[in-house]
Amino acid sequence: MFKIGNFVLYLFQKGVEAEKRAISFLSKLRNELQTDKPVTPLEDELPDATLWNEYLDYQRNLSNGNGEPSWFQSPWLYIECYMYRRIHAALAQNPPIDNFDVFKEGKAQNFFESQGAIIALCTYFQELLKNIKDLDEKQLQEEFFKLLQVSLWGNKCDLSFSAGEDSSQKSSPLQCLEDMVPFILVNDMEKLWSLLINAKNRKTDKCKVRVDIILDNAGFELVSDFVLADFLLSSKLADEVHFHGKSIPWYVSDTTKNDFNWTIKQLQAANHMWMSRCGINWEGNLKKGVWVYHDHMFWTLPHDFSSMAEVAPDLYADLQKSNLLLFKGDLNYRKLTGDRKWEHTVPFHQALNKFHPAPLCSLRTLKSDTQVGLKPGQGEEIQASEPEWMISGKYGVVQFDAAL
Ligand SMILES: O=P(O)(O)OC[C@H]1O[C@](O)(CO)[C@@H](O)[C@@H]1O
Ligand SMILES: [Mn+2]
Repeated sequence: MFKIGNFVLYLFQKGVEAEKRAISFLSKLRNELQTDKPVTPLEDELPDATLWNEYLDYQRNLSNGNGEPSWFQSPWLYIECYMYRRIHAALAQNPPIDNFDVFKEGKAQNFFESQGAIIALCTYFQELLKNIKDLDEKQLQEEFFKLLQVSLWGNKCDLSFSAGEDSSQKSSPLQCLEDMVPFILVNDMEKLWSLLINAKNRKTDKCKVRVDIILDNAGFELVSDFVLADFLLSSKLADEVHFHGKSIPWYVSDTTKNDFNWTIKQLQAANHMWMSRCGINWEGNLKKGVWVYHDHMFWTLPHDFSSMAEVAPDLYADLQKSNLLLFKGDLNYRKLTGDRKWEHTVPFHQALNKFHPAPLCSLRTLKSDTQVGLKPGQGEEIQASEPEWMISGKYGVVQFDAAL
């Protein structure tokens, strides 16, 4: 008994020491950020450190003698990613808190506060499953559009955008879909439908239809992605869904493997029949191998996706096996388009800058100032009445690129 007590005390002290080290690392980081210090190379030995340091060299070369890359001067996308990577380093090198996710609590809270919306969505979906086999093509298409829009607007619920404040889904996610259609600035849902229905109708036993979802936020958005993924399988529009999450805590609310599994477990254990049914089915999908979870360090590097083929050829080759890639969220859109200040009318295909592993679609609410593929005058017209249109999260896109 005495020995166990000593051991617990020892662990407690180790924990306190590790916390102190992490806090001092984070204070140093805050000071560097607030005083616009030069970006420093990573000093940890995590597997991606070399790639980050090479990227810093690349930024140094870009600045072409005009001073060192620094917190206020360097591209926003790079610096924001770098900040999350430094936060990770504060914990990751610090056992016993090396696996601690500083954003876990916020993500769990978002999930619990969205409970009403999750119940509404799971209930709707389980009712739909009861007669999905009897739906004709037109009806299936309608349901697909609905669930796609729920997943699109689910992207409003992220925590980096709301600076960690409450951003849960409060209202029923299915109710006001029609009213929100005018806020979808690029609406390629029909193109997605054609791709999926053609693939289904052409399908042979040998060739499976695979859809990949490059996930964004945990909480309500993740549940909306699960429902969409389940619909794709249950309607036989797809045979396999592959999910891509983040391998380290990222942009506050992004989904890690822990969040992915935690969410399914929470649903299963919920005191609500349809929520729990969803959780049970989804764990079954993972066990059967018709749902597959992946993570890859590339998703948490600062590079935009046009460098994927060179920096992460294995990931690029894997994505090439897909029939359709669904990229969720704002950060993925910034990385798809290189986060450049494109003219709004530049075609999406051009902004992708040769990133075309497979047909792809972005489901994104606008939270940052990059938007391509609009009609002439469309952006200017909204700008005139709503100067915040690109950062308010009120507008969205379902933007498709057919690849090659
Ligand atoms: O979760 P999402 O949709 O990728 O949004 C994250 C966005 O929020 C911010 O972190 C802050 O606005 C952006 O940098 C980022 O693009
Ligand atoms: Mn996010």
